[in-house]
Amino acid sequence: MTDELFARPRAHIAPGAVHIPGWLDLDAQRRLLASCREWARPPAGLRTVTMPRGGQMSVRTVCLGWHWFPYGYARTVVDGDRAPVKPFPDRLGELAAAAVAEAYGYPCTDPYDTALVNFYTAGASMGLHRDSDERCDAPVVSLSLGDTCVFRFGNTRTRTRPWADVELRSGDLFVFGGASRLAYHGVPRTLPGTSPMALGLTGRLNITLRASGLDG
Ligand SMILES: O=C(O)CCC(=O)C(=O)O
Ligand SMILES: [Fe+2]
Repeated sequence: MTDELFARPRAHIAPGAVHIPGWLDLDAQRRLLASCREWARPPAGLRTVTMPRGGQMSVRTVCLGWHWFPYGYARTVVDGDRAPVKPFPDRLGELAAAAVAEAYGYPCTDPYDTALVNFYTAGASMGLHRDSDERCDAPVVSLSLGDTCVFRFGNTRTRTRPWADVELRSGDLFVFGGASRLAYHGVPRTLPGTSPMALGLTGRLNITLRASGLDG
């Protein structure tokens, strides 16, 4: 747990959507951050995603296991330097399994095989969207490092209300599966300067772990 004055309780945000504050201790956060810095290096490193209509995402991204592009998965950076995507480390698969067990109280048997690492500098945001490019309904596991953000968790039908705004801080875990697997969600803003001093990260990193359901 991080050193909070008041412990933040775990919360069920919607059916199948669970927020577990302070799941990663500082050591685990540091190790993940060090790995993210390695993964961000070229080839197949951190990149800016261009959307089909030409707009650029303000968040920069690096993928492991499978390369996500709008809207699909590939084994190479088809919308970038065309390099093979970096492998998905076993350790992230173990982390995903532990996260699902923590959130739901039972294990998930689907093999996690892809990670999306999102890097938010001050002013970056992510619009409401659904994670719908996977062919597997295993829960999405989301880990946050650095600056706090407002994570907007909506409903499965529309991009409009009802939604819940949840503060995700460094070390927090958020899992969404079951009835919430295809809920709209996004990050309207981060709170620059809120990253824990001891972590040594300016900005916010989000690591999203998924089971793609794709072969080979
Ligand atoms: O940064 C976050 O917390 C959310 C990221 C996300 O929704 C995604 O990568 O699909
Ligand atoms: Fe998402």
